[in-house]
Amino acid sequence: MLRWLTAGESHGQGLVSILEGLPSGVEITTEDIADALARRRLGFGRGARMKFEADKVTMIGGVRHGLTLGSPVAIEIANTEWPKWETVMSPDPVDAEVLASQARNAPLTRPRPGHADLVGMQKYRVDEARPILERASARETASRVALGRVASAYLQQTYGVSVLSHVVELGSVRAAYGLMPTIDDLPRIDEDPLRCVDPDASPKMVEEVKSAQKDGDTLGGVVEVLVWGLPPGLGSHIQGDRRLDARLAAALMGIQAIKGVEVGDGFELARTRGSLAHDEIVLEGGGIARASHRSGGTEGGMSTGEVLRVRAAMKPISTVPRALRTVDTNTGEPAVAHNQRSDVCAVPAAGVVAEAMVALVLAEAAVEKFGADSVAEARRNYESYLADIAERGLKLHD
Ligand SMILES: Cc1cc2nc3c(=O)[nH]c(=O)nc-3n(C[C@H](O)[C@H](O)[C@H](O)COP(=O)(O)O)c2cc1C
Ligand SMILES: C=C(O[C@@H]1CC(C(=O)O)=C[C@@H](OP(=O)(O)O)[C@H]1O)C(=O)O
Repeated sequence: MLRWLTAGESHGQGLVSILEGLPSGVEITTEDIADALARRRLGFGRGARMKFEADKVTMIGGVRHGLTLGSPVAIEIANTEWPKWETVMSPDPVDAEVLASQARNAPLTRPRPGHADLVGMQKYRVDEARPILERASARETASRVALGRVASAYLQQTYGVSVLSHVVELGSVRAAYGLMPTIDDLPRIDEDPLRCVDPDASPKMVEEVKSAQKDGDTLGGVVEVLVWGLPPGLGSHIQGDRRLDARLAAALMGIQAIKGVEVGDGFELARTRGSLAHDEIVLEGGGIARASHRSGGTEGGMSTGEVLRVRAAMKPISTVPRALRTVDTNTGEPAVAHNQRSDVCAVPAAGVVAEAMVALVLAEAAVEKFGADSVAEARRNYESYLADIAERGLKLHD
């Protein structure tokens, strides 16, 4: 069993995350995690905070001399902005006069439509949005990316699995790309600020972000996560909550601002006749292959062994500079929503977070199937499973 948990507020001292259930022997370093976090900060359209704040990573437990121990992996990411917020976010009581003197502590009583502000104030019985937005903020996604990096290391080193995302839509711009990009087709985030596989669409996306920014507006988009090298049979058809597609959808929908998920051709399949909707089974490349890739690499809630393909749709950032109508909960009067510095568009970053969530779900499913005491044992189990499939005449193509 693999499980994970994150804690920490956006302007608190830092974020803490724990991943329990990985085998011993996964190679991982602080630098690997720092690099993954750096990828999340890139991408055109992010706000000022991404430029001046650094993610300071410390591995607190579960790793020794660059190898996991099989014990819970605990990672701390310090918020380097903390000194500015120490009083406002102090865990211990602060004198009311000191608090009142802090401009940063001004009560946020004009909740933003689209963020957690209003419903959080109703539910948690607080009179302003600060106690809500601090945890609703996508700052928390740094923790998920750190955990996802560890999960990816396990997948890569044990089974040769690679996970990568790209931006397929941003605002009204759509990327055109072939049926299935290979891992080498996808641009690295330091090569293309939008991580878009279509070199014609990428500059248009940049222009779209610039134009939204000029208009005091924000944007959303769609990211696609691709996974190469999966074995068949992760997940199961036997119960809804064990289905791999269901688990991937839940994990992606659990990312702040994600409002839709598609597996493979998703909604498009619903508009297609059956004769054109499925991936015919053919003999090719020394084994069983598929004539197309519409299913996105799952059938019956299990990985098929083909490339896994899932998409997530992100709504536009809800802190809209051209502020939206709201009600001031202090005066009861109509007002405009509070609006501080913010991202114009965080779609490429959401892609990096989506990779992390997909890696965590796949690692969880792999641990279930192949066991999790050591990498060597999991790999033996995996190899003997593949050998058995081959012996039974069901080998997949090379
Ligand atoms: C990587 C990332 C960065 C985000 N940055 C911002 C931001 O700067 N400002 C903002 O208002 N919302 C931002 N969001 C979106 C909010 O976190 C999200 O709108 C909020 O949680 C409410 O969305 P929900 O209804 O899906 O929970 C970001 C989301 C992600 C995934
Ligand atoms: C801090 C991060 O993202 C934040 C997510 C976020 C939100 O409302 O979700 C709002 C912004 O924070 P602030 O209001 O402090 O500028 C983003 O910068 C991050 O991704 O590390």
